[in-house]
Amino acid sequence: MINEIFYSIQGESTWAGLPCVFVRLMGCHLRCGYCDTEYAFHEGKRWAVDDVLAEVERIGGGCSLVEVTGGEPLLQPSVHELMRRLCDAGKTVLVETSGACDIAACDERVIRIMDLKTPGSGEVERNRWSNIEQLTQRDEVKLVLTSREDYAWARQVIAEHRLPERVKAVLLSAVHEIPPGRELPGATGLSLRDLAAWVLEDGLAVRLQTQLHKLIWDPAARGV
Ligand SMILES: C[S@@+](CC[C@H](N)C(=O)[O-])C[C@H]1O[C@@H](n2cnc3c(N)ncnc32)[C@H](O)[C@@H]1O
Ligand SMILES: Nc1nc2[nH]cc(C(=O)O)c2c(=O)[nH]1
Ligand code: SF4
Ligand SMILES: [Mg+2]
Repeated sequence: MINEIFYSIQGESTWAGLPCVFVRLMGCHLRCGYCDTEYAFHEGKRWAVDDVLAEVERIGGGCSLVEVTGGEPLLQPSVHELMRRLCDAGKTVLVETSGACDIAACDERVIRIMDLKTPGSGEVERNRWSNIEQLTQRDEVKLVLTSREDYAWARQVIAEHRLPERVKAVLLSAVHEIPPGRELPGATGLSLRDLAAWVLEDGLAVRLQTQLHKLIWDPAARGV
C-alpha cells in the first residue's frame, strides 16, 4: 500500500540537498510522539510494483536518487521487490526505517538510513538492537533528539556500539515542532543551537542535521 509518491529535495541524511523521488508506504506499528507523518498511518492505496516504477520515472524524469520511506516501509514484504527493481533500474535507493524491523532482508545495494528511537520518542523499547550488526559503511544511523536526556542517551549508545566506525554517518537531529497537547515522556524540547554546543563540547564524531525541506516549504506541507 502506497501513501504518496513525490519528487522533492532530499531534506535529510548525507544525501540532503539532492533532487530525489520519494515513495512513501502506508502503515506504521510505532507511534513516536513527534511523528510528522501520521497521515501515512491509514491513508494509502494498492499499487502494482510496475506502476510504482513507471510513476517514479514519470515524475522524476532522469532522477537517479529514490528514497523509500513511510510510515514504516519494511512492514510490507513487497517493499523488497520494489527496492530490488529500483536498483536493477540503476537507481540509488535509500530506505528510511525506524529500525524496529529486520534490515537484513534489504537488497545489498540498498542504503539503509536507520533511526534509533530515543526515550523521548516514546518507542525506545522497539529498537531492534541486532540490526546494528547488519549495518555497513554505506549505511547511516540517525537519532532524533527531544531533550538533553535524549542527547545523553544517544552519546552513550554511540560510544557503546562504536557507531561512527561502523557506518558512513551518525546523524543527530533535533525534533521539529512538537505538536501541542501531545505526550512526549521526558521531553522538554530541544534547540539546534544547544545540540550544536553539546556536540562541540563533547567532540562527537557525528553530523548535525536539520530537516531541510521544512526550511524550504511549510513544515506541515505534504508531498515535499
Ligand atoms: C516519518 S519517518 C518514516 C520512516 C520510519 N518510520 C522512521 O521513523 O525512520 C522519517 C523520519 O522522520 C523523522 N521525524 C518524524 N517526525 C519528526 C519531527 N517532528 N522532527 C524531526 N524528525 C522527525 C523520524 O524520526 C524518521 O527519522
Ligand atoms: N524532502 C524530504 N526529505 C525527506 N527525507 C526523509 C523524509 C522522510 O519523511 O522519511 C523526507 C521527507 O518527507 N521529505
Ligand atoms: S516510526 Fe517513523 S512513521 Fe512510525 S511513528 Fe515513528 S516517526 Fe512516525
Ligand atoms: Mg518526512
